[in-house]
Amino acid sequence: MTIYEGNYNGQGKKIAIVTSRFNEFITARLLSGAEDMLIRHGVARENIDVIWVPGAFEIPFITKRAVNSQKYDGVLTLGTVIRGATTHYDYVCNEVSKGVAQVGMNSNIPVLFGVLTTESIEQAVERAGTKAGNKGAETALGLLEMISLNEQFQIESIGMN
Ligand SMILES: Nc1c(NC[C@H](O)[C@H](O)[C@H](O)CO)[nH]c(=O)[nH]c1=O
Ligand SMILES: CC(=O)[C@@H](O)COP(=O)(O)O
Repeated sequence: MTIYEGNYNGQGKKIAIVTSRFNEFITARLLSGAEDMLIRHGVARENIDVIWVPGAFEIPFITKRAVNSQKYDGVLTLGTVIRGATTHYDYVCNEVSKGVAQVGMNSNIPVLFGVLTTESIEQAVERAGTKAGNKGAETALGLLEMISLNEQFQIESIGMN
């Protein structure tokens, strides 16, 4: 039986963080948590690029551009979508989640989804560094694990050529 699993070693890794500015009060804390997690696991500060977009709906487009640049070992997406008085929330959430997943499936590097989709501001605050943790930090750690796992398969595929 062969078990594949990734580690959290960020040394030498180049990361793009695509972050939406809408609800910046929350998203800035997701970004801070993600940056802290990456740096504490060995990613050099100069190897982290932060790319700001207006809102979550714009995340997939720029994430695709970041992937296609071939500059990065992985891409992290961060944002905060909070339900308002209309159904706009549902359309934004559906498209950003579907779009990020689609970019990831069509990519040779990991793309992780760190966009909060909450029913209230309180739920968002809880997930941005208070009693429900920091989803930016958690997703950043997952990205390092996926980069490591992805490299194991890239090495294997080279071996098969
Ligand atoms: N309501 C939220 C939005 N709405 C804006 C859209 O994401 C998009 O920027 C606009 O529709 C133009 O294309 N964005 C968030 O990130 N969070 C929200 O709560
Ligand atoms: C998630 C959204 O787009 C939302 O903030 C918009 O608010 P509203 O539905 O009240 O227009």
